[in-house]
Amino acid sequence: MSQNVAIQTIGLSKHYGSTKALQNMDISIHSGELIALLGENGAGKSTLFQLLTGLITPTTGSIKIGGQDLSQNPIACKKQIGLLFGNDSGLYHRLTAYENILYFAKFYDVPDAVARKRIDEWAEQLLLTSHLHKKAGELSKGNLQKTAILRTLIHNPDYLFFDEPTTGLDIAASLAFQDLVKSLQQSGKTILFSTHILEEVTHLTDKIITLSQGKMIYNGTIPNLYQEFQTDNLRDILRNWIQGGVSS
Ligand SMILES: Nc1ncnc2c1ncn2[C@@H]1O[C@H](COP(=O)(O)OP(=O)(O)OP(=O)(O)O)[C@@H](O)[C@H]1O
Repeated sequence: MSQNVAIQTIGLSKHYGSTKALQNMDISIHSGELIALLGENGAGKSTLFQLLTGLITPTTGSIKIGGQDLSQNPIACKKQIGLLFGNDSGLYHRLTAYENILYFAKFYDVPDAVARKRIDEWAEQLLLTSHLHKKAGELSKGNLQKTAILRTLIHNPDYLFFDEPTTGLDIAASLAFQDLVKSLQQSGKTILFSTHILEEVTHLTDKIITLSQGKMIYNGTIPNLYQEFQTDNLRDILRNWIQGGVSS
């Protein structure tokens, strides 16, 4: 594996009974890359995130994170990973937003003073400061999502996986999140995020991986895709892929 390959999968598949959620996926993501993961509902995006973060085990294939095999070194790999799930914040509703994030910081052995400094800085950036001391159960959906974003970042992981990160965020918070993602990439993080919002993709990156029906159908840059399809309408290309199906 080349030195700067940060995330690598070889022959990765996940089957649920007869459902082939992911099929034979070979992916190499280089250190410092910011990649958008696209695909229709049920394409396999969340399954890929769950596999890459060790939440579920593959049916076949292997995963390397930072050069280490995830199945052989799960603890070392997981310490370097941050995962945000779009539909389940996983926060404790009786604790405040602040307490929730601090709890995770302790879990990852982040010194208290460091954690507090990070929370203050990122909460301000994401416009969450005035809600930090509310119980998670009493937060709006968007503020819950912002809290989950901070929790994902609190141990300063090198590899970040965001599954539909701007779900529930208002326009200002979405833009603030996009700025945060860009600054994280500039600081050297490797980031894979899924979204159904194409403006978000083109604003953040020109690199995409597209899944359809559990298969990877494109891995490359948007300019190359435009050249291949002789159009610069990403929406049309994706719609045609989804409507046309994928040959097996
Ligand atoms: N725990 C599970 N048990 C059975 N089938 C599952 C399970 N998790 C996912 N699947 C199936 O695997 C396929 C891929 O689902 P996945 O959630 O990865 O899609 P997705 O691309 O994230 O979709 P969306 O955009 O709707 O979030 C779907 O057919 C789904 O029904």
